[in-house]
Amino acid sequence: MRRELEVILNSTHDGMIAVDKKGIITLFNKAAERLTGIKANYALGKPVKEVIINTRLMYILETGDFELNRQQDLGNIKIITNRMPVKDKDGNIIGAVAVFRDITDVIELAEEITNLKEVQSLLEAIFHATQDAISVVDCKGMGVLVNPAYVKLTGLREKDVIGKPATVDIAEGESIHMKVLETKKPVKNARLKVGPNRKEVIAEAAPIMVDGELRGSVGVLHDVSEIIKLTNELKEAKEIIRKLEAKYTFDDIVGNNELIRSAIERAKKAAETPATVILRGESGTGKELFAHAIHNASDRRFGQFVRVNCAALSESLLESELFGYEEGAFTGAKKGGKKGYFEQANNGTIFLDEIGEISISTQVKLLRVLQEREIVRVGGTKPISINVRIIAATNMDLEQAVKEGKFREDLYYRLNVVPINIPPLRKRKDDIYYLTLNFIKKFNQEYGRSVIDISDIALERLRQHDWPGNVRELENVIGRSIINMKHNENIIQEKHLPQIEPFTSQNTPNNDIDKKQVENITLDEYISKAEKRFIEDALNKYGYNKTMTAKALGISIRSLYYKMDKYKIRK
Ligand SMILES: Nc1ncnc2c1ncn2[C@@H]1O[C@H](COP(=O)(O)OP(=O)(O)OP(=O)(O)O)[C@@H](O)[C@H]1O
Repeated sequence: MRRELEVILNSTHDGMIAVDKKGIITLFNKAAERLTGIKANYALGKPVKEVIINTRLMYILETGDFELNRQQDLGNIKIITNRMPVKDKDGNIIGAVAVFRDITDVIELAEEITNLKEVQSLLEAIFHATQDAISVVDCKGMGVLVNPAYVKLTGLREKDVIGKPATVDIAEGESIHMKVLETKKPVKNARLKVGPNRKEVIAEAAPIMVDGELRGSVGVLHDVSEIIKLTNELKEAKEIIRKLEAKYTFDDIVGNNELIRSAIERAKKAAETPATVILRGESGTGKELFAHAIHNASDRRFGQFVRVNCAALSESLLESELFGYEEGAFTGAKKGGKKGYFEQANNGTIFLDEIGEISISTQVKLLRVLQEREIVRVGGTKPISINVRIIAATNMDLEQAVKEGKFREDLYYRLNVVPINIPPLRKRKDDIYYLTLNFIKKFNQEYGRSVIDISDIALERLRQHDWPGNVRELENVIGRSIINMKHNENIIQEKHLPQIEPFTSQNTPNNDIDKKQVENITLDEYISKAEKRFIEDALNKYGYNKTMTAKALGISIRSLYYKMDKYKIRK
């Protein structure tokens, strides 16, 4: 039996040391040797306090107390020890025993678990607090986890997604989780619409790899609907500001072609004088840009720049807007009267766009301003002196209009002091590349893109086009091309260009008006819808050249402006 006990004592992992009542070591098993680094041969028969420093067995012998689960360091390891007295049948202490075990691994494990728990809580906090919507799917593409931001953004609840295929949240576009699972590669900047509210998002996803094995995919959705809304609002605000101030200078006029360079030189010279300038050129050639630049280079640059589109206002409205009116001048006139554009532009510049469109009666009044440098408000008699530089612009053949008696000859000569001809784009196709680069830069800023160039083939396509809408049309084409590009593409290719061919019978406006809607709208609404579409298509066809569009539609340019305003068609 003693032999068996010895085997047990030496095969256990627990270290065991026993002493007699004098503290002499009587048992020192193999595990005790291993844990303390002391040989049993050395220890046995010696007083325990000589063999092991700080032993508490002597204390146990003295007090007869038990000490259970005491943790302590033993060299580099951590042990847990139970110590107890050995008593004879009468209760006398005849020795003491210490049983101890190495718990270093257990403690390290416990620490690791604590650390892991901390990391997990940290990750959970981030997962719950982040504004970005996160969703996780397993390797089969089944939803396993979504955060509150995801629920808020998509309008889907956890139960709509967890355990369901990754495609369940997609309203428009492809599931990027599935793409990640197929390719094991991250996907970035995918534009999608998600959830029942079809929220516009930019999505990215990455594979979850554990030890080289695909375990699933984690996706993040960024809500861009707000950004899109704000961008549109910003665009509108910019448009309003553009109307209120002259923001362009000569540095903004792009062009190396001889014709445009000579126009710029002429305009620069004119800017130094107070002379009336008339800008002649087709729609979209940059007349307004020139008007701004002249104002900004003149000594009136700190005065107001007021732009008036003479074709966009009816005859009576144009007069009261230009010259202002006195109280009671007409029904609906404001109390106290109102200052007109000429008065607002005092000491600054007035830009009279589409001057060829004004009526003979307004021409007479304008002539008076040019001759006398004074205006009389509508309904008033008192002349008011004004100091305004006039820049006029037209697309019309004014000489012909004079011949036909539609434009007063004396006014023509008054306006035609410094005529500046701005060439159409088709006569300066060598500028297309520079203008394209300029618009790429502009749209990169507006859309947050990083497009760098246009391919030779695409540029050639642009060179072949006739550009009825001139630079404005080119600007639109570049803007639409960039919208057609994926986020990882940075060169405009032929495939990105929108349709710029002349119209064909296949895309004749109107034949694709949604028939389904007929049931839900009135005849008036249907006609308005059709009219809007028809005008938009014609404007597109002529690159937003209003004169050509109005002619093609068989309406006056004023009527075109009126309808564009009515249907909120961009100018
Ligand atoms: N040379 C140029 N360099 C850079 N941008 C230009 C140039 N010419 C025109 N643009 C741009 O083209 C667009 C149309 O120009 P603008 O409004 O000045 O033309 P416009 O001749 O006044 O047209 P409309 O007669 O239809 O009013 C603007 O966005 C303008 O910034």
